Amino acid sequence: MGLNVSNLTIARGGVRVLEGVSFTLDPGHAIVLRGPNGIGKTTLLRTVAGLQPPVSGRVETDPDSIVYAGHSDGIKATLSVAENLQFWAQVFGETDIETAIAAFQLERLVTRPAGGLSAGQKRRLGLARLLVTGRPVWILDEPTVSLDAEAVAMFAEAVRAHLRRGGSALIATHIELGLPEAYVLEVGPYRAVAAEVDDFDEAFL
Ligand SMILES: Nc1ncnc2c1ncn2[C@@H]1O[C@H](COP(=O)(O)OP(=O)(O)OP(=O)(O)O)[C@@H](O)[C@H]1O
Repeated sequence: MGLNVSNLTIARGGVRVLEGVSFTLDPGHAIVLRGPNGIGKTTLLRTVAGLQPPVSGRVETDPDSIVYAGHSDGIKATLSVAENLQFWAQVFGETDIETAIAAFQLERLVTRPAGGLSAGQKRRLGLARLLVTGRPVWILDEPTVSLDAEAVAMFAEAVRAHLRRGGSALIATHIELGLPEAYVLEVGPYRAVAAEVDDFDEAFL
């Protein structure tokens, strides 16, 4: 299961940010989105994940194939690391949390309340959550924020294993992930030319 995006125009706060974006994400492949701050990468990811509607164009995919991980980790602070993963596994009808624990080296943290983890440990838990969903299409916004070099390498290996299983990934990042097999999509050329405001008055507020 992959994604097909055709001629997509997207807006944020009534302002068009990107237009005419087209790409295909096939099973077993990863695409890295690049572009300067504020160009519209988050907006594009949210639109592709079905969290907001496009202005025009199409996103073809099975919505049940997608898992989106944005800036907030979605971690339950009072639950332990293992309980967080069990919770998410249950939500997605899965049972295996051991693969996720091993992939992000969380073994020594499993009984710790998630609220007490460091920023990087929380991020590792947030990423481990992807593995317990069993979903094939990962849509990730800045997944490596707060991660040290070792954890970035863990993440890259988790993505690689996911691709080997026939999964796919669409990732917005400013850093070098160490995933040379990923296709890099520069979104700069898709910047909306006339950043049209849908509601005229809004432009002056
Ligand atoms: N409520 C809003 N009203 C108007 N513009 C907004 C609103 N929210 C965000 N924007 C603008 O929309 C544009 C696209 O934002 P987006 O978060 O998609 O960019 P990005 O490429 O992900 O940036 P970064 O690399 O900094 O994460 C930005 O210029 C931002 O300032």
